[in-house]
This record gives sequence, structure tokens and C-alpha cells, in this order.
Amino acid sequence: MSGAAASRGLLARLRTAVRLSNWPFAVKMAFCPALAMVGLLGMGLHGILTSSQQAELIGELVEQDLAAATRLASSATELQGINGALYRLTTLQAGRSPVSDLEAHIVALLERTSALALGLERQAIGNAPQGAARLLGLAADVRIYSEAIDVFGSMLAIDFPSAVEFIVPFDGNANRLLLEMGALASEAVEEARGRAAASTGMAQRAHLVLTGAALTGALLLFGVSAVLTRRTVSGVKQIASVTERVAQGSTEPELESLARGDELGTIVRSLAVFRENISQIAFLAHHDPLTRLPNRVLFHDRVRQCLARADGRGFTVLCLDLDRFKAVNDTLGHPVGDALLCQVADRLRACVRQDDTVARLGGDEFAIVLPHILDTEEINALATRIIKAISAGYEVNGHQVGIGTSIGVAVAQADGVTSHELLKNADTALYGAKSNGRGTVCFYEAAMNASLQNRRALEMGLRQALVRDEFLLHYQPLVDARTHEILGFEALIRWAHPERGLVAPSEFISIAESCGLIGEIGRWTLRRACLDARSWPGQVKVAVNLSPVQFKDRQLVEAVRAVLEESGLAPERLELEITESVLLHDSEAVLSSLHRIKALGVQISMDDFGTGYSSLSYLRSFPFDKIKIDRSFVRDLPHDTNSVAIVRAVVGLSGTFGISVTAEGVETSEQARQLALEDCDQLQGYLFSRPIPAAGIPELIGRLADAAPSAGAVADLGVDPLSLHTVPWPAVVGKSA
Ligand SMILES: Nc1nc2c(ncn2[C@@H]2O[C@@H]3COP(=O)(O)O[C@H]4[C@@H](O)[C@H](n5cnc6c(=O)[nH]c(N)nc65)O[C@@H]4COP(=O)(O)O[C@H]3[C@H]2O)c(=O)[nH]1
Repeated sequence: MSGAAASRGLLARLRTAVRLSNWPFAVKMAFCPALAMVGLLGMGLHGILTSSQQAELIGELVEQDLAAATRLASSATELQGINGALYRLTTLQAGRSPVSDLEAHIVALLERTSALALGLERQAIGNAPQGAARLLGLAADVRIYSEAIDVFGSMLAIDFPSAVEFIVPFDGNANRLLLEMGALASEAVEEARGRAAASTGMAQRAHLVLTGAALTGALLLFGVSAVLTRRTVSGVKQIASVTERVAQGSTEPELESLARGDELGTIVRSLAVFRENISQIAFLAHHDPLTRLPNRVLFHDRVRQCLARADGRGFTVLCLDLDRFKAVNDTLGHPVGDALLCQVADRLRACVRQDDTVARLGGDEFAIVLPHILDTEEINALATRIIKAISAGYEVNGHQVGIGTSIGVAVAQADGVTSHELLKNADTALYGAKSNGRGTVCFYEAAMNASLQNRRALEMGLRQALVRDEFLLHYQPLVDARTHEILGFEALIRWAHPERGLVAPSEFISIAESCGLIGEIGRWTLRRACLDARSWPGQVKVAVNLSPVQFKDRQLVEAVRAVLEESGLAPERLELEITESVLLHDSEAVLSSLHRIKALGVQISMDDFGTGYSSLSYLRSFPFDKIKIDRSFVRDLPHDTNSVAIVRAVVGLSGTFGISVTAEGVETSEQARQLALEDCDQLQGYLFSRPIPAAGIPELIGRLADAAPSAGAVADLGVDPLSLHTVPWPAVVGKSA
């Protein structure tokens, strides 16, 4: 359309508007060229004006006099025209982006105009369906969909069939509205569906994934936890049952199968170590760790089992200990002693049957239970076989060792009805065997009990005696055979037993030797004697007995030296008396000790000379300072020619070797005189004095000096000095100082 034609249309439009409206508005229109632009707009002259100009124009028009403009429109149709123009404008504007504020303003105005138009239309059409349809079309045109829907709703409410009827053939507006509404709705629905579908799909997938994951996780968790639980529970169950069995003393090795790397594994390993320790403890509780033989506890248990079975009749208990074992232990050391015990254990096992029990009760004590019924001959044969096996030589750590054994036998139930009774009586029989001589078998007899029990009791008491300071020394003088001058005293030990009174050394020295106490007792005696002798006059000597067993003590020489040093006694005032039995075993070591003692300046005497088998031969082996003729050769002097001959021979031989001779057990003047005539050097015996406490020595020295003949003269023993110096034995109980 050209600009001229547009202008003409505008004018016509204006005229129409003026004709149709009241004057003031027309005037305004006439005088307001802007208002005329409405027509231009309505005719689509928007191509002439810029969009902003159009908006400005419209805004101005409506702002200036909307009411007039509304009135100017004679009907809703007119307003619709205006609105249509506005709408198109906004549509055009809406095509551009962004929408300016002005355009938004136009839209607002449009809505107001549309509302006015709708209001007018409503008034015009009332409730007629026809009118409603129009209103609907109008509302659709101006896109006030909410209003249109409202209207349509009203129509439906008023007259549904008509509403439907009107909609179907209705001209494009309503259809368009509905279509648009439908399209919008379906669009929205589709969109919603799409979103829903998308979200559903996603959700489903997510759900599936999550569910799957959750399920898998749950399954995995379940599986893992099931496995773990099973492993844990089964492990714990096993551990619990094993622990229970361990607690009950079982030592089966089933725990190894439970080896695992987790905490339960740690428990299992700890438990295995614990059980190993427990089984070790259990083993040690019933076995000797050295020989691995059953110990005393298990031994008693086995005896009790035998007693419980078949009335316990006829089974046998053997008790044995080893002769000379202590000497081996002391001289060759404990490792050799231990190895020897192990060999003994092996030999004992080899001597008996599988179901016999060989036990080590402690030290060198062993016991055997023979559960089968054996007669005396069979027992004797077995015991003899054992003695033979044990007595055969040993090679231990390069040493050739010889030991022996004696065996005591007790038979159930004649010799005991309890395990302790049987063992005690077999032990008593063993004592009996040993007192009969080494390497023998002795069956228990009720009669042997008293004396052997006595020996046992002494042994127990001896262990306490040192601690309770129950030992004391008595001294017996050694006098010059010619002048009876006191040259020295022999120290003789006594035991002041709390119940028995003074006990003689013959009753306890051998026990002390066999139970290993002699070393301690010997050291005590030596020290006490040296300390006592220190206060004696001049060159008076002290003689101390040394047990053969003391020579097994490697510290013996050092002990002698230490005592001399402590007491301050001159070494030449000390004499040590040994018996020839000292030289029987391991004489190399003994001789070495003797030489070292002699080198200290101490005198060495051979005691009880003549009682052994080869006393004379020993004289060659060591340079003794003195020999003491045993009192058995003195007893029959001076009448028994054999005794006289022996004394004469001994004195003669000693003279050859340069050894002095002392005669023991001199009880009579005749004996003393004879011994003096035979050139014996010293005398000792009750004739001069019984052994007396140290406290009596000064007085004794004085009395003997008074009774002694003048120097150089042979004593006239017409007066028995015994009457002067006898100390009743064993009535005197007192300690030497
Ligand atoms: N019948 C009679 N006997 C006399 C006469 N004169 C002395 N005796 C006794 O003869 C023993 C002499 O001591 P032994 O031959 O060394 O014999 C000692 C000695 O071998 C041992 N003995 C004593 N004391 C000790 C000691 O401290 N250590 C060690 N290892 N043995 C000791 O005990 C043995 C006995 O000692 P005891 O009973 O004191 O007996 C002493 C003494 O009392 C006498 O005229 N007639």
C-alpha cells in the first residue's frame, strides 16, 4: 500500500470515527495528529512509523484519553479493531527481542483495552450463547485465554449442548482458541510428559542402576558379610572349642588348620603359643625336664592306677639311686652329671617293658612301677639286670665314668596300700640295700623300718643342724709317747641334737657324706678348730679330719688357705687327717690337692692306718707327715704278738720314710708303755683324756703337765691319768668356745 492511499484510508477512518463518536473526541482527533495514528495502526501503517514511534503514539492516545477512546469505539467490535491494531503492533514488537519497556507498557495497555472491550461485549451479549461465542472469539483474539476459558466455562454451564454446538462449527476464532489451547495444553502435556518421561527414564534408569547397585551392593554386602560372618563365626567357634579343650588339658595339634591373617589368626597363633606353653607346663608338671621321664607326681598317679586295678594286688615298686653319682657331678661338673643321668634313664627304660613306668624322683633317685604280677625270683632277676646295666661303664662328654646302683623293693599290698606307703617302704628297702653293701637288691621288711627311719630322720635333722648351729667340737689330746707332753689336740665333731642329746660322728658323718652335707660341715669344723687353736699355748697343734668326699670340692685348698688367713693360725700348727679311702678314687686330683695343702705348710696325716687293703702302698704315693696306727692294733697290746709285730713294722717303715707315728685308742698304761718302747712318737686315747670341750683345754694342759715325767724320762704311768682327765661320754653336752 502506498503512503497516499494510506493517508486516504486514515482520513476515512477518522471520519468514520468522528461520525461514530462524540465530538470532543473527534476534536481531539482532529487536533491530535497522534490520535489519528490509531487508524494508521489499524490499517497496518506501521511500516511508515518506527515501532517506537507507533508505541509512543498509541501510548499517548490511550494515556491521554482512554475513556474517550473507549467511548469513541461504539461497540466492542470497534474496540476489537483498536485492540487488533495494538495486538499486531505488539506481535510485531514481540518478534523483536529484547522487548523494551515501552513494549511492555503497550502490552499492559492492550490488556486494559481488551478488558474494557470484553466488559462492553459482556454487557452486549448478556447470557446468550451466541454472545458467549463471540466473546469467546474476542477473548481468543486478544489472547486473554483465561477470560476465554471463563466465558466458555460459563457457556458450558448455561447451555452445554449449545456451547458444544457453537464451538464445532464456530468460525476460526473459537476453533483457533481451542486449538491453541489444545495445542498449548498438549504442548504442556507433552512437555510435561517428555520431562516426566525423561525424568522417568532417568529415574527409572537411575532407579534401576541404583536398585541394581543397591541390590548388587546388598548382595555383595550380604555375601561378603555372610562369608565374613561364616569365617568369623566358624573361626570363633573353632577357637572356642579348641580353647575349651585346651582348658581341659588337651594338647592335640588341630589349631594349625586355623592359620589366617586377621585378628582371629592372631588369636589362633597366640592360642597356639599359649597351648604350646600350657602343654609344656603340663608336660613339666608330670615329667622331669632333663630325662623326660615321669616325675614323682606322675609316678604316684601310676601307682594309684595300679592300686585301683584288680585290688592292686601283686604289683611292684622299685626304688634306686646311683652310687658315686655325686662324686661325678662334683668332680666333672653338672653338664657331665646331667648327661650321665640321661644315659641312666635310657638304660632303665631299656630294662623294663613298655607298660612299666620308670620315673625320676629327683637328683639321682629313680623309681619303677611294674604293674604285672611277678614272683620274688622274677623281681630279683629284673633288679639284678638293672644293677648290671647301670653299673656298666659310661662314656660321657669324653670322660669314662663308672657308677653303680642299689635297689629297694616293695610289693603291693603286703608292703603298702597307698602309693606313698609303697614308695616309702621301697625307699627304706633301698637304705637297707645300701647298708648291706653297694650294688645289692633288698626287699622291704617291716623290721627294717625302725633303724632306717632313724637314719632318714637323722638326715632330715642334719639339714637343719647347720642352720640351728647344733654342731660343736670336742678335743682329744695327742701326747708325746715318752714325756706325755701335750703336742696337740684332735678336733672331733659332735651334734647337739635337740631331742637325742650329743650324737657321735659315727652316727651322722656317713649320712652327711651321702646326702651331700659333709662339705659344709667340714668347712665349719676346720674354721672352728683353727679359731679355737689360736688361743692354745705355744706350738700345740690342732688335727682336723677331712672326709674323702671333701676332696671332690675343687675349692678345698682355697678353703684351707682362707681359714688359716682368717684365724691367723700358723699353718704348721694345723694337721689334716685323711683316710686311705681318700686315695682310692681319682687319686691324681686328690694327690694334687694334698700337695697344694702341704705346700701351704699344713701337715698331712694318714688316719686309721692298717685298716685298708694297701695302706703301705699309699705311703709311697704321698709324703705324709704322720701316720696314725688304728686302735684295733693297739687294743691287744702288749700281749698279742701280731699286734706288736704290726706296730713294730709300721714304726720301722715310717722311720724309713721319715714319717712320725701316732697310736690311737691308748687306754692303758701298758699299751702306752709298749708303744713308747716300740718308738711310737705320739699317743692318743682315753688313758690321757677323752675328747673334751675347748673350754676344758687349759685345765687339761695343766693337769697333764703336772702328771708328766721329767723331760727325757719315759713316763711312769703307774697312775692312770684317765682318772684325772676323763670326761664322761656322752654325758657332756656343751659347746666349745
Ligand atoms: N674306744 C676308744 N675310742 C677312742 C679312744 N680314744 C679316742 N677314741 C675315739 O676314736 C676316734 C678317733 O677319731 P678318728 O679315728 O679320727 O675317727 C673319727 C673320725 O673318723 C670321725 N670324725 C670325728 N670328727 C670328725 C670330723 O670333724 N670330720 C670328719 N670327717 N670325721 C670326723 O668320726 C670318728 C669317730 O670319732 P669319735 O666318735 O669322736 O671317736 C674318736 C675318739 O673318741 C680310746 O681310747 N678308745
